[in-house]
Amino acid sequence: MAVESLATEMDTAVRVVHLASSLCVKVQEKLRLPSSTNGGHVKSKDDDSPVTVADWGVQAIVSWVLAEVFGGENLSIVAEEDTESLSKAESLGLLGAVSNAVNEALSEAPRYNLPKPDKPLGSTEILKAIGRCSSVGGPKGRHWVLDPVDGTLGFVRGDQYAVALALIENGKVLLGVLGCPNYPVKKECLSNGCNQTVTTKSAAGSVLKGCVMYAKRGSGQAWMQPLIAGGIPESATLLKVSSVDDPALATVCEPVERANSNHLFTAGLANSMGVRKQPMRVYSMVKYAAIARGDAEVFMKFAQSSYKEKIWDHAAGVVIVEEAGGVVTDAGGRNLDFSKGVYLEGLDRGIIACSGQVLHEKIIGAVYASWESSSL
Ligand SMILES: Nc1ncnc2c1ncn2[C@@H]1O[C@H](COP(=O)(O)OS(=O)(=O)O)[C@@H](OP(=O)(O)O)[C@H]1O
Ligand SMILES: [Mg+2]
Ligand SMILES: [Mg+2]
Ligand SMILES: [Mg+2]
Repeated sequence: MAVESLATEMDTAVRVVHLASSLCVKVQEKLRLPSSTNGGHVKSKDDDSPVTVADWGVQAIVSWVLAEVFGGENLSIVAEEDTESLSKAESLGLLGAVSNAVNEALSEAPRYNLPKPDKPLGSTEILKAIGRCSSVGGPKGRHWVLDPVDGTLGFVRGDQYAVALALIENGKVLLGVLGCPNYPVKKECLSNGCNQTVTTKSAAGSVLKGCVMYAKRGSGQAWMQPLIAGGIPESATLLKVSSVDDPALATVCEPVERANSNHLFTAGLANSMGVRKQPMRVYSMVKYAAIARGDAEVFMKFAQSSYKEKIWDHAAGVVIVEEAGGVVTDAGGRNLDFSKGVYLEGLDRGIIACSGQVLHEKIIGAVYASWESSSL
């Protein structure tokens, strides 16, 4: 597949992630209201992880827009959410809140140069759009891969999260787009909890945070646009990974939750290779964004061995980091395999994203040296 022929795909993906990010910003603002007035925007899934109006709302608008632009018939979308709990009789209020958020966002679609429905979408159409994303991917053909809200825990806590959309063809990630609505201008504000106090203002008075990053496989370029209210900015800046290759100067980022990555093991690894700084703990694929933008040099995630990583948690971030000049592999040094369906099958222990080869080789070496003595 020639990269040049992806112009419509890339353009549509970037535009819809801008639109989806604007939906998220509005829902996250509502979540900060007292619980009696937020309309029950947060639910628990069977595994106790949260899901919100924004997760379903983003999945609905991305699915609806992709079907409008590329036709619904042969469209394959692999995405995180389903309609099971949203379709239950007791979820009418929740479905209404999703419907309001979706229709409010889609009414703005022309400002993003995207199609808009003739009339507001009804509940059935919204459930259909969400439900259409039940593809399981695989080694052949084209599959869009969507994490409507990655880092939902960060999202409900008023912190970092990302909207992640990628396109896979024959098992290879062709393009990736990451919407990071709370990504601060200053990297110091990325760490857990700091975001809520980001008050840096531009001369015009808007808060200096929020961006959309994107990259096409093989282009050797990754781009960043600021998130602006009600549309798409005209400019984009090139992203470049950090040139730091001395572990003593490197910043390592990792998931906030211990349940999602073994903090003790990664601390041991970092220590053994001479990292001095405290780890930067950040929710969501914003960790990939931080590597691509040069705000951190290493991202490591070592989940429990019983956990299988999903493709939507990594596809967009991997291509953006690689095109910005970085390296992403599993802990055995192999590329992540997006060809096996919903899961990153065959993943060797953990994920390691680095700004460059030098740090990457040191970490892989440290994993080999310390794995036997770890309890993973
Ligand atoms: N047990 C376990 N181990 C590892 N990973 C898990 C686990 N459970 C869930 N997930 C997936 O992790 C996604 C969030 O990853 P983060 O890096 O953002 O983690 S953290 O919230 O900062 O701790 C999260 O993505 P979202 O559900 O989109 O938020 C999950 O897909
Ligand atoms: Mg996720
Ligand atoms: Mg998610
Ligand atoms: Mg989730």
